[in-house]
Amino acid sequence: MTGPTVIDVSGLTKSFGGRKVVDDVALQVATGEIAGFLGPNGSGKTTCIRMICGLLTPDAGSGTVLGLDVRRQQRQIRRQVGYMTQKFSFYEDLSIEENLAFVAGLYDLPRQAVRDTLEDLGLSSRKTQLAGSLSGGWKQRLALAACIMHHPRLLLLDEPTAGVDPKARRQFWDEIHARTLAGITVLVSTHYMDEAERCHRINYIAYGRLIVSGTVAQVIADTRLVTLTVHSARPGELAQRLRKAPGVEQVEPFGTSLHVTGTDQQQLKAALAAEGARGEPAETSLEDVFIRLMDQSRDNMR
Ligand SMILES: Nc1ncnc2c1ncn2[C@@H]1O[C@H](COP(=O)(O)OP(=O)(O)OP(=O)(O)O)[C@@H](O)[C@H]1O
Repeated sequence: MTGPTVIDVSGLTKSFGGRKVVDDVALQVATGEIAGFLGPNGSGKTTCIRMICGLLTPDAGSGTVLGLDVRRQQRQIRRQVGYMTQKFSFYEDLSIEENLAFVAGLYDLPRQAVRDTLEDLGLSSRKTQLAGSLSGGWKQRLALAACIMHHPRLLLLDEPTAGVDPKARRQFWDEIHARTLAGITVLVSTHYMDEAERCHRINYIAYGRLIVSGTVAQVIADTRLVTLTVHSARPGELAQRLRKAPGVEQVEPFGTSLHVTGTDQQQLKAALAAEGARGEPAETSLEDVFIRLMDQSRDNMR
């Protein structure tokens, strides 16, 4: 942790229709930190984010966000956070500037706030363009502009870069990192592994439960997975056989090679030797780790 805790919640629980979709989640995020929120579809990330930003009341649990009580001071929390929803909706037939002016009105912000935000996010030259005609990357920039115009100290970003091209994603992340230097704290959900690696810490949730938290390096090290790379003239067939071998947990093709993952290096080597193949040690990827965590938590739910 780098500073005072901006998000400090524990025991967060929420059910919909008798089904627990968030179960006893604790989360701590320090000032200026970018915390990644990862997990399979439907694992409860959005629901957690909504409880943290004061839009949803937890069934159980407590804590503070920006020093405000997550159960009793939801209105104040809402005014002090910037929340970028998964499907940010614009008025498509209004320009960038008109959309921002509308948001400024909601927050009682002066007209100057719109001009400053346009400038700040490099939107000034496009301010008259209709929101409906923007490309994915510019729409997302507009969404970010709308959520930071009131100068929140905490940004809650729910899959902000879904469907956006790599260059625009990179620009978005540069923007986010620049803001944290100014003391802004960020909680961001994503399904992209490269984005997880850009976070200071990651939190992985599955079936409503927080499974692991830590730096990317810690999370990878803690799972104690071993990965070997195998080159093969027929990687597809080898992969099929290796998947059935004892000690082999994952086999992923990467072009003409395979990444073979398990927890016991000797077992992995034996499985390869039985196929007349040899493996070179490789780094275990975050994706390998998440797939294992997902499989494990599914097994725990059975
Ligand atoms: N208002 C609601 N009423 C009923 N069920 C809901 C409601 N909101 C969410 N759910 C359910 O709760 C579960 C968790 O959903 P949530 O959107 O929090 O997951 P998520 O991790 O954000 O998923 P994704 O990665 O797909 O966005 C899902 O099964 C979803 O259908």
